Amino acid sequence: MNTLKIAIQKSGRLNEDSLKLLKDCGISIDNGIDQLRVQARNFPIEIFFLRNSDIPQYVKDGVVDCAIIGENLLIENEMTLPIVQKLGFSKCRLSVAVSKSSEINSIQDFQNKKIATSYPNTVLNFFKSKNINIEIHEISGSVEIAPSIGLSDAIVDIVSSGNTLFKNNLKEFQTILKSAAILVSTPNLDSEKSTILKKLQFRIESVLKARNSKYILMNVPNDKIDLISTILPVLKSPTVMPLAEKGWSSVHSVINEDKFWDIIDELKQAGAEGILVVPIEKMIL
Ligand SMILES: Nc1ncnc2c1ncn2[C@@H]1O[C@H](COP(=O)(O)OP(=O)(O)OP(=O)(O)O)[C@@H](O)[C@H]1O
Ligand SMILES: O=P(O)(O)OC[C@H]1O[C@H](OP(=O)(O)OP(=O)(O)O)[C@H](O)[C@@H]1O
Ligand SMILES: [Mg+2]
Repeated sequence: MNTLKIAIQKSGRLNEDSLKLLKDCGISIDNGIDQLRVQARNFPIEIFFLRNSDIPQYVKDGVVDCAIIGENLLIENEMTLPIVQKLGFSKCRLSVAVSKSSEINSIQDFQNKKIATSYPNTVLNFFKSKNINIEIHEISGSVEIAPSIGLSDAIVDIVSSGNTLFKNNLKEFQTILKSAAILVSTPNLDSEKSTILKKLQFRIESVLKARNSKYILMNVPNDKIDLISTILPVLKSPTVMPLAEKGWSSVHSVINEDKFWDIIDELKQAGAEGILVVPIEKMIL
């Protein structure tokens, strides 16, 4: 049978979450240390462990069929590969930052300034769109150190918690783009590989939906069931089962992680008691 080749980052920010996602999809991989290519034991997929920056070109050239990368990398490489799925992890932003004591206060102040970055195309396009001429100093890592050692007037780099900026006496000036991990593919997959990719996508969707949802159980006085039901954003309608104690029921439903605490507060106010919240492993709708 045909095998789908997927590239993931060998080491770095995306490696662990990408492997976890495949594992949560029920795909077993026995990857020994330094093994760069591994066939999954129970799914027709072969995993290639590559440098993040090399991955888009491998996908474009069809050396691999699909890959997990940060969306920012696709933008930097100006590639229009099909985005199969947004994966939700590795959320970050690409931002312009300047020294806390910098005299740069407006976008015009960047005129003819030197900017250190690992993402030269994105930076050039951003300042070009503002009609501002800048000089790029390209470095592949530890970008935040550049202003303090006199290499540049400002930087553009990935920001997540903001800790690295803070520790290097920098302040965020402006966000250029937001990014998260995505699954991309080559444009022309044969039908057998497309079928495998669809199967993988189906599994990923159920894993991601489950990660974002919680199963909730609570005890409710029977005269409050209708009110409680209006608070629960249910898949169909909540499951209601009678308790041994007369006049009470157990109500079960699924709620979205984002709205979690608001809904819990509303449920308590509406008379729900003994609320239990449990994780969901997979969610197939
Ligand atoms: N601090 C962060 N928080 C969240 N996501 C991040 C962070 N830093 C980077 N990323 C995301 O992870 C991707 C990989 O970043 P990482 O720094 O691990 O690799 P790299 O140094 O760019 O590449 P290589 O694998 O070629 O060494 C980035 O393109 C970005 O999308
Ligand atoms: O806002 P924060 O949470 O501090 O994250 C931002 C830092 O994370 C990334 O570097 P990484 O740690 O991946 O190191 P690298 O330079 O080796 O890629 C990025 O290049 C920033 O330096
Ligand atoms: Mg990095």
